[in-house]
Amino acid sequence: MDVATDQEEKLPIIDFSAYSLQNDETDDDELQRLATRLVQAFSTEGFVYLRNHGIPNTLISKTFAVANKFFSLPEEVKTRFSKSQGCSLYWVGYQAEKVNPARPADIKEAMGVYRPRDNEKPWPNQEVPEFQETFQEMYDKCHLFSLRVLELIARGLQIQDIPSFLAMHSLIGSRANITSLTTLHYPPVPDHVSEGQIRCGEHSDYGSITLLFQDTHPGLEVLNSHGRYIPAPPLADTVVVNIGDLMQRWTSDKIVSNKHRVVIPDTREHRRVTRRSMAFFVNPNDDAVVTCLDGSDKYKPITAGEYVKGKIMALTNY
Ligand SMILES: O=C(O)CCC(=O)C(=O)O
Ligand SMILES: [Fe+2]
Repeated sequence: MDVATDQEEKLPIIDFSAYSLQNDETDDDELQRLATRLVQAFSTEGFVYLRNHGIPNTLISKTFAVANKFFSLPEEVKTRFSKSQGCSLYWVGYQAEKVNPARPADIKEAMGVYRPRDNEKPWPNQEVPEFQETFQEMYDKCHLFSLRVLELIARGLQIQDIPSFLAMHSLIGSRANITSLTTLHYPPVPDHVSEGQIRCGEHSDYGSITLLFQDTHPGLEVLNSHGRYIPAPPLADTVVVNIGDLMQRWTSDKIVSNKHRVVIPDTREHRRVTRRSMAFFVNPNDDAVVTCLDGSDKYKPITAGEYVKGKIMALTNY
């Protein structure tokens, strides 16, 4: 598939000030307009950039910096936090997963936090001071922001019972919900890579919605409604929000979960540097039964935990 160069093919940028986290006084008409605009964009491209989201830039930078310190730790320390250890965070080593099974392993390392306040297992606070505190703060902001986006999606779709829809996300941050704040670390691209190997293979996200923060380095591409991969470069002061597979199914394909990937940059300058991104993967509670919201039987009811965990397990089983 060729990459579009057409200037027209850009992802929508929407001003979210009407429901920014900094905004306590909301106006109903403004919210309705924003909801309609969001759903329109999610129905076609499945991806939007939101400006004026209200998550402080200083917190975003701090979380990137803390994650960076974690990624710099020796392998034997990071291994203590690998998925199999059952911690409230998880580490996935360099080239240890492929999100597109048809490609070689992704040229990346990842670390995510599921339960920022669960202290049953240790945190890397000794090795990285402020680790848990920073991830708690960022997780909380992403959590609050996601609920605002979900509420507007429900409004824009004219869902009758919005409180029940939101309640299906009520356990974010606990053992009964697998929403995660995941940091991605793409080290400099080695001189020799396998044929077809890229930084992150083509995939769609699995759950409800994803918030994505990028550093300043390009590489993300999104399959647009014309069937072409278009660049989704980092834009200062924005967050990218996209729809996941489960949300598409829930809405009987009214809003769409589009494929995306992270390619190897064209220029040597960009290949030589580490690229960082951070995703908040929002999922409904594990036991939430996802049934088509329009009352149709297009898809059979399925529990969110069964659906999403099945996809996550498949990632490293190769
Ligand atoms: O790094 C990025 O910009 C995107 C990563 C991504 O799509 C994912 O981890 O699901
Ligand atoms: Fe993704």
